[in-house]
Amino acid sequence: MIKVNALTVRYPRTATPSVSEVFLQLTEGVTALLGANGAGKTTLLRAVSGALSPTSGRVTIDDLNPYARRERKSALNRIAFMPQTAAVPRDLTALDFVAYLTWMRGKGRSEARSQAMQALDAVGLAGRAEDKLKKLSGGMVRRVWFAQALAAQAGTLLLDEPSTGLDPRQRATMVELIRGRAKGTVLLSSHIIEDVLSLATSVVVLREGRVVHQGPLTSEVNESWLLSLIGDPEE
Ligand SMILES: Nc1ncnc2c1ncn2[C@@H]1O[C@H](COP(=O)(O)OP(=O)(O)OP(=O)(O)O)[C@@H](O)[C@H]1O
Repeated sequence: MIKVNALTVRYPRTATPSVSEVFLQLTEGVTALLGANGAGKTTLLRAVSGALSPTSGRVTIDDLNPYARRERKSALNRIAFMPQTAAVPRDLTALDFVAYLTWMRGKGRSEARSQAMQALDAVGLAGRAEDKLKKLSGGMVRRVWFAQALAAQAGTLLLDEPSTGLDPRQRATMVELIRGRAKGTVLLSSHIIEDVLSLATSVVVLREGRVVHQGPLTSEVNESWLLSLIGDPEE
């Protein structure tokens, strides 16, 4: 279970926090994190992923604190993160890239390679595993990033705008891939309400770094209501 307790993150040399006093408890299912540009979605995901130390408050993953030296490794083994934007080493093959990131998590070389291959197969890229990343389309590279999260075989996936920039077919593929993981815990940020409504079991709406709504995705939750909660992007 992921617990976020009074989490506040303020970047250096900024006047206001990007995430303020957020409380969350995530168990099984897909939780969608919604919010306008600049609402704090990436900041919150990065803080939960162990990549961005909270200014105050606490994150725990199965009661382990990713920011406590002795607990960090065990905590991070339980989560996998798909970043929104990140450069890839263009001259590595998809398989080498995913296997390398899996190896970095402490797996043996051959285990990392076989988990990487399974994950690439799961995202429909087995046939492109030996291709260099520079030869893959943007949508395929998003799927490679998803594959590296799957290859970690972690109980929790943190996905930062997994479908953004994909064409409708690739988006549908991504939605199905995520749906296939719904038995675990998934926290994903998205701007695509249609995908959220079809996928999520619960929804959290951020506005200027604060949670303005949190709850299950019931039949009363619809697009126009969510849009009104999300509001306008920050100036
Ligand atoms: N490295 C940083 N240094 C200073 N401020 C930052 C940094 N990263 C983000 N911010 C600020 O924090 C706020 C939240 O940004 P964040 O990227 O978390 O929002 P977001 O909801 O993910 O936005 P988007 O939908 O555009 O990806 C914004 O005001 C942004 O300008």
